Amino acid sequence: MSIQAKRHRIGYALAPKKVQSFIQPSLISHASRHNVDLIAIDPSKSLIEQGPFDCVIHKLYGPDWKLQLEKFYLENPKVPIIDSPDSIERLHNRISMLEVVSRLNIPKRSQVLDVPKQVVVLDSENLKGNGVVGEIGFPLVAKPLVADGSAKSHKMYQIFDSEGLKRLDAPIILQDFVNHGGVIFKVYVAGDYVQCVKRKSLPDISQEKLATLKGSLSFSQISNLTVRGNEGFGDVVDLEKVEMPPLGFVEEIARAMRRETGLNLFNFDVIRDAKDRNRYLVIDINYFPGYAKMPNYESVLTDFFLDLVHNNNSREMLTGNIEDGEQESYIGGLKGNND
Ligand SMILES: O=P(O)(O)O[C@@H]1[C@@H](OP(=O)(O)O)[C@H](OP(=O)(O)O)[C@H](O)[C@H](OP(=O)(O)O)[C@H]1OP(=O)(O)O
Ligand SMILES: Nc1ncnc2c1ncn2[C@@H]1O[C@H](COP(=O)(O)OP(=O)(O)O)[C@@H](O)[C@H]1O
Ligand SMILES: [Mg+2]
Ligand SMILES: [Mg+2]
Repeated sequence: MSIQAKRHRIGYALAPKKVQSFIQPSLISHASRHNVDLIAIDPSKSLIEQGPFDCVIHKLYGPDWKLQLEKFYLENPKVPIIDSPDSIERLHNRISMLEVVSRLNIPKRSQVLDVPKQVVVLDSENLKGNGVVGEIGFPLVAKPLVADGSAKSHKMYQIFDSEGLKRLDAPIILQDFVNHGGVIFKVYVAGDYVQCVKRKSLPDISQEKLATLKGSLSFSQISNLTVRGNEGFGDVVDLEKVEMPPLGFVEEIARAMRRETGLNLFNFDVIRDAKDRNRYLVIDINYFPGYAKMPNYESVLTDFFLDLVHNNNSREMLTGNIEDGEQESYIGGLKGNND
């Protein structure tokens, strides 16, 4: 008689585009070989009736979905929901997103962590003069305040002068454009796991170059473009020659961000100041990013699922910074310390 190993059911609720990119055959088969079954959740049907699940992962928004998760949690308080909608929501606004960084508690070391100077403009009238730019100065990057995953929320502008401000619509963030050698570092986090990769970015703008630039230039998801795709933005760097940030530093940031946000699945974009190689700036934090682009994503994510189902009692992992004595809960109560 053969003894069958217990199989673990991970329910996933994702938009069709995300299913296509994340639920690759290679992930399904790797997970399956490790007794993990990935089960599609139909958000238009009752979540409770689609179970049982050992864990639910999701990247869907809106009050209906939130209500489904709350009901599911009340019936299944022991099943981890990755992650809490309230914690995720904090990343949907580019001001509250970067406030996370200023709250991080990172041991002192030679590398310094910062965020670019930025202002939020809530009224388009204020974009008519350049008074709003204040000490940020030009060039700057204009980003939609909302970062909800829509194509619109990724549409950005490099602004070279006050003329360039006029085409913008509020609510928008004006952020210091920091020269960073044309490379960003994307740090992927999946529970305890941290991986940093290099991607190409916007090239530096010298003061001489700035004098020749007028108005603005729009761009979107520059790090996903092909090498030929960022023509018009200047030289392409040789990524292979670029030195990575110290891994220990990146891991400390990731750990601190997990504690601060209570999130398990996210990545963040870091740039290194071209004027000071010890100064790093976080410019973006994304919930449940495109993990399939990360080397070994199949084993990283499968290990994460196995950790979840095996260490269901691992309070540190799931509840981040919940204080002792507080009720353990995976949803609603799991908010990070953004009070
Ligand atoms: O689609 P992908 O694979 O490029 O992943 C996107 C991410 O790319 P990355 O893994 O960081 O290179 C992307 O990261 P960036 O914003 O490009 O830094 C976002 O996480 C995006 O999600 P959303 O549209 O902001 O909700 C992610 O898109 P979704 O598929 O989650 O919508
Ligand atoms: N403050 C900045 N200074 C220089 N480049 C920036 C800055 N902010 C963003 N970028 C560039 O713009 C890209 C998109 O900005 P980001 O905030 O990551 O938006 P998204 O959420 O669409 O990825 C970054 O990957 C980087 O190349
Ligand atoms: Mg980004
Ligand atoms: Mg983003």
